[in-house]
Amino acid sequence: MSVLEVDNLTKTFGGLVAVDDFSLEVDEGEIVGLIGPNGSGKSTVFNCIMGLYDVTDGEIRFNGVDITSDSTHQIVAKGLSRVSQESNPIDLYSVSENIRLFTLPNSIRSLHGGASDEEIREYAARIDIEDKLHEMPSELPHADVRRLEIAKSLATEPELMLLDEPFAGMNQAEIGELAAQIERFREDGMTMVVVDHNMGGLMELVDRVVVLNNGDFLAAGTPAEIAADDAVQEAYLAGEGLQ
Ligand SMILES: Nc1ncnc2c1ncn2[C@@H]1O[C@H](COP(=O)(O)OP(=O)(O)OP(=O)(O)O)[C@@H](O)[C@H]1O
Repeated sequence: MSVLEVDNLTKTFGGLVAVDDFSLEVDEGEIVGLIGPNGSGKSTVFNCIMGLYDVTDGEIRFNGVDITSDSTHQIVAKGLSRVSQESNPIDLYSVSENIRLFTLPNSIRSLHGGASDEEIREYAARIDIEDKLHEMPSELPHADVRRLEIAKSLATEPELMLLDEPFAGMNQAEIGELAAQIERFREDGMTMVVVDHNMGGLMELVDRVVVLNNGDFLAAGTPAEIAADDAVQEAYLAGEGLQ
């Protein structure tokens, strides 16, 4: 069954059509890659799904329920979460406190000041930063700051996670580690959509790839099919190239 259905999504900014009649279905337990040259509309699709942008046209359903007009808070409460391409930890708070903040929207927990220390440790352990809980974000190397962003997202207990450029700025070893951690989330029952420009890391990880170009659906297939697709190669050659 489809966990996420994006039907004929259109998003305009004034005269600019950022996403043009785009559809996407994601099945339970899948890891889908959403790729496309710079400015093709990938982050806009994520922002529409998360209720951060008003949708111009189309419908978005999560587990069969229309969430198109829901607020971000309602969408997160239903089990969707996004790891943004920018890291924005609160520098005055420790890693642990940053994660705890994301457990607060849950009304039962908020009465008790968020998740317990043990629960925070478990979220951090899922992304291997449990030994960094007492550090400040500014003391962390880049890869751990990105892992903290993922831990914050895990703390909302998502069923479906949207990851926007998780591999950006990471070296090959860090990309391999993160891909293995993301694979573990799937084993724990999570469904994911991943946007990234690092084709090596992404193509190894995903089951299926959907390609956007100028806000339009261009192609879909297995990583091998997409790597060999002439239209995809052409779209990328106009930009940064498909590596
Ligand atoms: N808030 C906004 N206001 C106006 N235009 C926007 C806004 N957000 C995105 N756009 C425009 O929509 C188009 C798609 O942008 P988007 O960021 O979704 O692309 P992307 O595929 O995620 O790009 P990248 O890979 O560079 O992150 C671009 O032309 C961008 O300038």
